[in-house]
Amino acid sequence: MDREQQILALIRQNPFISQHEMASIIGISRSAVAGYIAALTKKGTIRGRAYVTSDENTVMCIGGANLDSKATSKQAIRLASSNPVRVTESCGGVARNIAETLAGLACQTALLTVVGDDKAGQWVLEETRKRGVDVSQAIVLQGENTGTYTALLDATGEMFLAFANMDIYDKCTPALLRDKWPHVASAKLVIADTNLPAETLGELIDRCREESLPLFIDPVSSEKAKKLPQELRGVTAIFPNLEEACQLAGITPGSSNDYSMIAGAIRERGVRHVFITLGSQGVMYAGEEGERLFKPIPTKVVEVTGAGDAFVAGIAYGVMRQSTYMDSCNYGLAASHITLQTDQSVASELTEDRLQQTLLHLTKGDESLS
Ligand SMILES: Nc1ncnc2c1ncn2[C@@H]1O[C@H](COP(=O)(O)OP(=O)(O)OP(=O)(O)O)[C@@H](O)[C@H]1O
Ligand SMILES: O=c1[nH]cc([C@@H]2O[C@H](CO)[C@@H](O)[C@H]2O)c(=O)[nH]1
Repeated sequence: MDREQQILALIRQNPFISQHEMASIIGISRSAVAGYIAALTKKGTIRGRAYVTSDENTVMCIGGANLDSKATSKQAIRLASSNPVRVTESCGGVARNIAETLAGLACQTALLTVVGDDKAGQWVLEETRKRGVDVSQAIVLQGENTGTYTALLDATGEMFLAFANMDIYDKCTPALLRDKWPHVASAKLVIADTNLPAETLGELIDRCREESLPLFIDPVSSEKAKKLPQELRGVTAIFPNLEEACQLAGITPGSSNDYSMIAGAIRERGVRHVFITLGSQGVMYAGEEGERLFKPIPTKVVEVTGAGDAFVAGIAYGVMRQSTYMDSCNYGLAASHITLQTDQSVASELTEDRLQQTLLHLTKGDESLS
């Protein structure tokens, strides 16, 4: 059998097979496989990317799905003391929050994550499914505990301290990613968080680059952002806050407010679009479409948790609707604005209608948004 025949046989056997997998089975480079596929496509033997299935409008979110527990202090927090609080439990996890927000915005969304075989895991998956996310690829791991995030918020809704108990994500290995790759590769956009182990993030970035799959990364925290490889070619967009951005740029957090320089250093690692979220200062965009500081929408903040996740979902919503990255920024700002006005990490009010209405007010210059 010649090479073209070998490739056709592999595609017939597994219509989901990636170029990467074909390359390792046949023992040639991925780019050589791409060359044969291009030739077969030119001849009409392969009709476009006919081996991509009907998932092709899906956003695949990969990473954390946690049980969040948030305690909001009723008065100024006193250390080494018993503080009166109001406690709420909800579904969390950066990748899961983004997936749920996108489903609420009528985007076809799937979640690849791991949970434990405990009540929390069962509840988180069931709730996420009820809110419209395809969780059929999520894995329940026997004997493991579902990830938990426990936050103490001050009386103004700002985070004071949080605990992340997420050892389970060490089980999101490169082997698991390979196993699930057909489902990932058939998505239109992949969004990953850095709850994933370093090796899995590295492999995901390489594969997305090789297969020209758009990939967004949410760094989660400056500590977890350290897991990203130096080489970030293959990352389409990244969404650090200022502390995470400094970490990614290789400078000491707090040592500079030159957002353009910081974003430039991140871009040099190979990222095409950088969004530095700046809390009440808005967002800095720097990327292939230029540079711009976006002012935030004036907001009466109830609680900050999830504002960054909503921003990423807003950008994904815009990009899935073919907007430019700069134009999508307004969707991100509006999604954060709506989320910040609720005590929920994923605002149930964040529907497509509400997002569009908020933007309409914004473009009319209406400052009295609610
Ligand atoms: N006080 C505020 N007023 C108006 N907009 C805000 C405020 N705080 C946050 N935002 C909006 O939300 C976006 C994301 O918030 P932030 O920069 O706090 O992200 P983050 O630190 O990644 O959030 P998290 O990790 O808590 O989800 C900001 O870019 C901004 O548009
Ligand atoms: O290390 C982590 N900390 C916090 C989160 C999640 O962030 C969300 C808020 O942005 C919250 O839901 C929490 O579970 C995570 O996934 N990993």
